[in-house]
Amino acid sequence: MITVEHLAKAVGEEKMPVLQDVGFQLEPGELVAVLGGSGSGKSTLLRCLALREKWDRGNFRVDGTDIFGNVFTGKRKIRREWAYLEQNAELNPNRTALKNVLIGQSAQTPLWRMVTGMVRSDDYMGAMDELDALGLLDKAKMKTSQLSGGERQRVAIARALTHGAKVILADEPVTGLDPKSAENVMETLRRLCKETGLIVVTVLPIELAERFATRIWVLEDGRIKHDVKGRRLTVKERMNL
Ligand SMILES: Nc1ncnc2c1ncn2[C@@H]1O[C@H](COP(=O)(O)OP(=O)(O)OP(=O)(O)O)[C@@H](O)[C@H]1O
Repeated sequence: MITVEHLAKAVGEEKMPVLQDVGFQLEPGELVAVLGGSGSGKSTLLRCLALREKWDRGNFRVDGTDIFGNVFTGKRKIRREWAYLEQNAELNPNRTALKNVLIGQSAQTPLWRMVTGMVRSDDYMGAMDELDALGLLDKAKMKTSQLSGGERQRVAIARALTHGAKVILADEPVTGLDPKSAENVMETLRRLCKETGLIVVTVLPIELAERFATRIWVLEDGRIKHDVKGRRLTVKERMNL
């Protein structure tokens, strides 16, 4: 269970408020789509949750751990167990899909492994399992530069899962993908949430949000204006989108 209370963030010299009194609880298996007009604070919210931005104010608890109360264990928990996926997955184009999954991101991988590229056999099997689950087994030995955008995004998801991600924060993970690939990525995330209890919070276009999300947040002026579960948005709720 994730609990956020009174999250606030202001930016720039004039301290312009970008997030104001944001609060919510999240349960395992939820797939949350974050919607809102340009500048409403969607990316900032994801970056704050990933601890890539400092919070000005707010409480943050994950599975009973007070993230800011336990300076060391709290932040480490987020860095180890949460993955932040940017729009264009940060993969090494010259390495195979499998190597990208195994080596992981610097926050999750010991330095010696990044330098030597050495892996344990159970890690290898784990990575192959994740690639298989994401329909990428036949692409495991291909360089990621040869994969499509949707396949690369799924490699990034496989990498996050192999490294134990319980929460994936994804900023526009399907932007730029063709409709079939976008559906494919979303179907994969939806299935993982249902089967494994993974939590996903992601910025999505409204059409995909209404098809795949279990919950929709509409942000306006840095606040969650609407928090909708298990149904489409009403005309009023989608008014400023
Ligand atoms: N570091 C920063 N310095 C100055 N302004 C910032 C900074 N970070 C965000 N902002 C401003 O905060 C507001 C919210 O930004 P954010 O990127 O979170 O919005 P968004 O909803 O993701 O927008 P978009 O849909 O256009 O990507 C914007 O007006 C943006 O210009």
